Amino acid sequence: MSQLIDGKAAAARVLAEVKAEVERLHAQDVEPALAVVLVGDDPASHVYVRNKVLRAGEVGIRSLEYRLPAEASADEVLEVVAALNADPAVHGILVQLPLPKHIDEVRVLEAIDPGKDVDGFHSENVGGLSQGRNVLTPCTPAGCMRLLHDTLGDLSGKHAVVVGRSNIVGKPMAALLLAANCSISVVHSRSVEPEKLCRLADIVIAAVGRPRLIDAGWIKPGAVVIDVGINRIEEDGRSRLVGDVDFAAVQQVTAAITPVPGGVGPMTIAMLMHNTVLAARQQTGQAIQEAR
Ligand SMILES: Nc1nc(=O)c2c([nH]1)NC[C@@H]1CN(c3ccc(C(=O)N[C@@H](CCC(=O)O)C(=O)O)cc3)C=[N+]21
Ligand SMILES: [Mg+2]
Repeated sequence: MSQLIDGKAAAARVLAEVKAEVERLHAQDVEPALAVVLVGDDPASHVYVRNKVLRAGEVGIRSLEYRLPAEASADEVLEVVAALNADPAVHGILVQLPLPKHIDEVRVLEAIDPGKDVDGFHSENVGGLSQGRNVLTPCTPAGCMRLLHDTLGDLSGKHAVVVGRSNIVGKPMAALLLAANCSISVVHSRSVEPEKLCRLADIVIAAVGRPRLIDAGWIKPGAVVIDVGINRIEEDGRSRLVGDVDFAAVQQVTAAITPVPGGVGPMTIAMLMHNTVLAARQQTGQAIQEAR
């Protein structure tokens, strides 16, 4: 029988570590603080931001929300970022994506102080990740790595296939798996027979945003599958969340698999809190005790 990887439970363990670390920082008169910038009125973004603010409160991280209207100019967003960069009481800055189409996302992300870039999206952190430097790492891939280490222990020598090549998941995921001594393949929309490549994998990371794209034919029996996809679909007359993996079919052949919801999603938020504490420690000269 396939093991169900419980992302909520794993996230609770990470959050407990983060909470203990926040208490140590409070005792040293450091109050870790996360600023979340939300532009426009995308309902999904509002839900995500609300969840981030709630989790922050639970672990004692102070959170600040900056809401700008959908018509805000790039310069207005950049002004908010500049003020947060300059504020020593703010340790982490997250600009919720996607931004309205008229705003250049890269320009905004590059304006964030790399030391406060708790998403790990600034080119300095992206470069540092590929060089194996100890930098702030994107939350979703970092959460996937935690789940993999919890499930498999050492990943050395495993063949990992990443399905999808986005800047926020696929590419940093491949870099982290390589750093953990995996052999990696990245499968994408131009891959020839992606299912055949995927079937070679000991570890599959699905991050394409296509509901139930990956069925049992893509999976080697005994593989571990991490499903990053969060797709809202209409089915049987109601709205539901499904991953990029056809869970019912694929769990018949896997050694372990994450559900959606309750898998990678909660880990993403937990790793955001983890990054905020790392950033606060770095900015206040507190030594880093564990780097994982
Ligand atoms: N700058 C930036 N950083 C992000 O990290 C970022 C972003 N922008 N934009 C949107 C995506 C999406 N994202 C999620 C985080 C948690 C869940 C999550 O907790 N999901 C739960 C519940 C999902 C639900 O019920 O809607 C679950 O999977 O169990 C989902 C999605 C972070 N993102
Ligand atoms: Mg999930």
